[in-house]
Amino acid sequence: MALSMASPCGVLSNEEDGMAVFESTAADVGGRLNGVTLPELSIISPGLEHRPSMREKTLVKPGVARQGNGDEGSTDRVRVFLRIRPLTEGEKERGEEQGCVCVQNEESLMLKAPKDSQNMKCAERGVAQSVHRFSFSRIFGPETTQQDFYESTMKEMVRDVLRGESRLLYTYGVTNSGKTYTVQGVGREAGLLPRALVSVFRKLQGRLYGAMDLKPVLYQEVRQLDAGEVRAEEIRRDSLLKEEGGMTSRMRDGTSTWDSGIGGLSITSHIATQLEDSDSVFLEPDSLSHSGGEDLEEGVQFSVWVAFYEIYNEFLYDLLEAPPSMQPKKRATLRLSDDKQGNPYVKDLTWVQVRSAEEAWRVLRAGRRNQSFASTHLNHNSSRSHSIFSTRILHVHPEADQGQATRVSELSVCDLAGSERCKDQRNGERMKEANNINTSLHTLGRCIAALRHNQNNKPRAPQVVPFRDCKLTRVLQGFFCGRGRSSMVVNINPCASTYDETLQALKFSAIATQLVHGPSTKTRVAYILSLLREPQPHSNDSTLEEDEDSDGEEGDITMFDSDALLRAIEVLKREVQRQREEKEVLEANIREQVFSEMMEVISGMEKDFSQTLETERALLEERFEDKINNLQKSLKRYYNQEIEERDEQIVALTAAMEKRGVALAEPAPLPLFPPMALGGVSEGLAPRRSQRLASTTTGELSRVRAELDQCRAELLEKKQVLSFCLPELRCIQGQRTPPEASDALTNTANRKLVEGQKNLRRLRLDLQKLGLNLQTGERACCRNTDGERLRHALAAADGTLAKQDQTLVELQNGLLLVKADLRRKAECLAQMQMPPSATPGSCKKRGCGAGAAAGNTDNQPPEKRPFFRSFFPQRTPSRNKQGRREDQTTLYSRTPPSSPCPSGRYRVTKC
Ligand SMILES: Nc1ncnc2c1ncn2[C@@H]1O[C@H](COP(=O)(O)OP(=O)(O)OP(=O)(O)O)[C@@H](O)[C@H]1O
Repeated sequence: MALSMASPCGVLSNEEDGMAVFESTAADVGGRLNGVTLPELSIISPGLEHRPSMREKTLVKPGVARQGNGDEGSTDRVRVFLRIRPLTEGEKERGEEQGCVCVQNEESLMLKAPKDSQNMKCAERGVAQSVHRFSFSRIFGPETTQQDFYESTMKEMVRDVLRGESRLLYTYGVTNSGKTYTVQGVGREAGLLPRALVSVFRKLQGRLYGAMDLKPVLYQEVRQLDAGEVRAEEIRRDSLLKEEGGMTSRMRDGTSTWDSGIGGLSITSHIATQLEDSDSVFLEPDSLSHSGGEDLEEGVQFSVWVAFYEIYNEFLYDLLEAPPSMQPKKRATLRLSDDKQGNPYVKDLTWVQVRSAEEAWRVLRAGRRNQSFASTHLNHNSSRSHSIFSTRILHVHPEADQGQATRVSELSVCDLAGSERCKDQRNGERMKEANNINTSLHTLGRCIAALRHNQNNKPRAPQVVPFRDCKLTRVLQGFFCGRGRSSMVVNINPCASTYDETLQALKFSAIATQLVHGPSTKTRVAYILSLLREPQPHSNDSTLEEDEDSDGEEGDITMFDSDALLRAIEVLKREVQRQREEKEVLEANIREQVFSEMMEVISGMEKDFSQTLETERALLEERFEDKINNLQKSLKRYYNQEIEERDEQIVALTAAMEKRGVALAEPAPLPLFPPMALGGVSEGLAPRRSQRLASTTTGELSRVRAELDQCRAELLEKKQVLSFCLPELRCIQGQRTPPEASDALTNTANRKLVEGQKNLRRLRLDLQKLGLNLQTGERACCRNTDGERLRHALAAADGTLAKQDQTLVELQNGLLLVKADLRRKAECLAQMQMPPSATPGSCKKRGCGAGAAAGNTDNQPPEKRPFFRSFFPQRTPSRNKQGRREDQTTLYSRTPPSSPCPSGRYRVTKC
């Protein structure tokens, strides 16, 4: 039971053997099967006949463009032929014959995926079909001869070209599938091109235009050459043919190789040998017997010009530019230009006039020597470029005005390079070539798909045909846009190993079979007729009737009367206007689409950028936070360590001071930074910079600290002395009221005492300040930030100490005065207490005699001794050998400021 399920991209049906078959159908790119997206580009249904639109029906009358084989119903379709090459013995031995290509009938082909193919793997996963059916205009099996193939494909095209039409035949297929074999042939098996050339010249026998003064230029125009240009053309042709002939004879000797000048490709002698084999075009005697020139227009002569160029890595190269031996290593590239009507043409392309098939073949061979071939893993002689051989035929009316009566028709044969998997290429250059080949073939596919879309959806949502996306499609554009017709030959090989590529090629070609030709130049008459037939608001019915009856499609435009032509012009104007508006709408739509797409892309990019920025910012923040934390930690650790070291040093110094400083007996200088106190810096190792810096400041500090301690001790002592003195003085004051004469002295002593007390208070305050300064200095030292500040602090501390020293000196002076005063008072008291009879020597009990006054302390009671001694605890004057008074100094005494003693009698010792 036939189970057929229409899908957007194909038809599934059950074959006799119950296997699901995927019939390729016309569908857009990325069609879906059972909800699964299939990778097909666009494919066709053989069962779906093309339904011509109303417009097509009106434009072309049945039979106008009918071509070859009488295949009714498909006359306007682009013809796509399939040719299957036979397997070689080597391929058979490698097990390439797995029956994956089955010809069902003349038009239908079935592909069954071999077990190791990618397609089979996809089928097993349920995302693709393993069996595909394709249909073509005609399928040619491996047994087809070159002659048969020519008869069925190109013969018709040659006839059309001689009638004034333009035709293109291009071969498409994977590499090593027989494209070049089909176009050029090998040895006695001449291909389509030599056969076509022979056919052309046979038909043109006796009708050739002998002069060389008309030359094809631009897209399809003719230029009249002057005598000089004609001469130049002749020289060029002769040298090309001569060089080619010479090359051929050298080739017969066998060993030459030469560089093609591109990418180091070498054309090796085996290719030359191959060309040698096809030196002559071998044609069966009767193959073109019935192709006479009876179809040719009366009175017209023909001039045949040929050109040969290739598209290699997206560059155009003239293969006839110069004879191979004269070529520079690096060939010049050709440019593509547009003529005034916007038709693309190859600028500065070499066109050579040929007068026979033999000459044309020799030109072809000369060009072939420049072509880019290389050995690949699949084909030892693989075409690495798309090559195009163009034959332009000038239809010359000798009697008419030159230029006006000359028409140009063209037959182009394009041997496309084979599509292939880039990953199979191990050589970088081959990979690049494969990439370019695949890209241009893909663009060709897109153009064909867009054309088909526009033909099927006219005029709702037309697509832009991307002809401009690559050189190949630009060169071939005219043949797809109504200025000619194209036929496609799909070559496949039945090897199982290239099944997946073959499947893709067939899918691509399947789209082309759906294409409909646009109105050709020849059908202009029919087109005008169809325009006149369209219901016109002010049309003349009788004229229309007349036109409809007339079979004018094949006639000349002069068959119309002027009214009809004027009406046609009106219609054409309206048509132009309509098309212009259509194009404007299309352009606006495209602009809008492009704009919105661009905006989407830009906003997407913006979003991406902002996200990236955000992420980067967060990352940077995190990184820098980490760095700051690390820095903080290490600084904290460093300063803690430093503080600990300082503390240790202070403790050590304090201990050392306690041990040594108190004794006051010429202590040995303390080691300021014993090795162990320097944060564990071991002996022999240089101290750190901070430690060196600290050592200087700490030395200073220690000195200041020591001096401070010394001052403190002195002050303490003096305080004790004072506290000891004061009650005694008060007691003395309370016991006796001194005589009037002594009041002044007592008052002076009191005042001095008060001053001394004041001085003491000031001293205490100064000490506090000094302590603060020291702390500041220590802190500054610990932070290790500002040595200058520390020096200032130390200088300030020095100043304070100097002041204190001065105060001390004053205090001492004051005390000495008090002492002297007290002594006088004591004498006074003694005198007052002594009875008039008493002698000065009897005052022993009190110890206030003259001896005491003389300072003999030995006679004083023991408890009084500290009182007097305490005034000069470390400065007991002694006499030197000369009897001069000398002050004893201690190590810790400081030099007071050099101010004179207030009294002038006492001097503080300087050390
Ligand atoms: N119909 C055929 N009959 C016999 N031999 C064939 C046929 N088609 C191709 N061959 C042979 O197959 C080989 C490959 O063919 P060819 O070089 O034409 O492939 P190609 O498609 O042009 O490859 P490429 O794209 O790599 O240039 C050649 O040796 C050719 O002679």
